[in-house]
Amino acid sequence: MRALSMESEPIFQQDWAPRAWNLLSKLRDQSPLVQCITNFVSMDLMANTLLSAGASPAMIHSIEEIPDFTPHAHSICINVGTLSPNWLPAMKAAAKLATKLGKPWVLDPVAAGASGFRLNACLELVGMKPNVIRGNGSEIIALSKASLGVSKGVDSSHESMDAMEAAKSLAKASGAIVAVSGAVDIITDGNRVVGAHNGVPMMQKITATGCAVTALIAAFVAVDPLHALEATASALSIFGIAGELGMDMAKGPASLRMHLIDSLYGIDQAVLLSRAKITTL
Ligand SMILES: Nc1ncnc2c1ncn2[C@@H]1O[C@H](COP(=O)(O)OP(=O)(O)O)[C@@H](O)[C@H]1O
Ligand SMILES: Cc1ncsc1CCOP(=O)(O)O
Ligand SMILES: [Mg+2]
Repeated sequence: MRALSMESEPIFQQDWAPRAWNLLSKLRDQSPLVQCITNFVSMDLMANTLLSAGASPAMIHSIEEIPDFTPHAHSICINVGTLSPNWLPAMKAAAKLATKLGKPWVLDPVAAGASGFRLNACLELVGMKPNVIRGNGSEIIALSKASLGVSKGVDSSHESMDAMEAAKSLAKASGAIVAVSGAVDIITDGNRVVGAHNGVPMMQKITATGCAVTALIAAFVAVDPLHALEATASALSIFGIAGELGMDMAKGPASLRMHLIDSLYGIDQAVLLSRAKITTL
């Protein structure tokens, strides 16, 4: 068995970058419509990230519009960042309809461990079968343990690697692909674990980069819904590459934000193939 896995691993690793390029090309060709029910802080960066990648964002969150609009979306991104009781029914309605229609949807459990209301809302949404859950280390640990955390709020007090076991157990329990962002982004279905090693630390100094990459994951899953783990790893690696390219031109967080968006728009095959770092962990 060991000989088999040692033989197959390099082939698996070599496949990642071309696969990520193939998915980005598909995304640019198909321009999937991504419905985003997201927090006020993230709306601008999220929409611009989706547009620069080639997708079509729509920040449509009113419960009255879900029956008409959600069936047209190719995927849905649900983010609880600025949660209040009157938003939760729309999130649940969109999640329920997406699941019924077989449309992929992705959950961002922002600050899941910050309050009982937020944690319970996230747990209810997890029970509604998201295809992917993407959070930072502290969020995935809180969700996996279903307990409030010693939390800084929306920022993580944990490294992504600290959340490895939590991510695996959440993936097994929920049936979702679970992604933990950080210096190394971890992506797991509960058995396979993949690491995306792109990105720069300064990305943490721009608000809503986590929210934006979750929406990017939704766009990638829209073009390859049957391979959500591969789509998620590709999105995280490509967003990280955009951060790396952007950092070469940036003077600080504000200019990185601008250059990251420009770089995501301009990523070509040669750059992606030479920079993507996705490995089995
Ligand atoms: N130390 C780091 N080095 C490189 N990239 C990072 C680092 N920390 C976060 N990132 C990247 O920044 C983006 C946002 O991640 P993160 O800050 O963990 O999310 P959140 O904003 O939800 O807390 C992700 O694309 C992630 O890969
Ligand atoms: C600052 C803040 N407060 C509520 S939501 C939000 C944005 C969080 O964005 P991210 O999770 O990407 O850091
Ligand atoms: Mg976040």
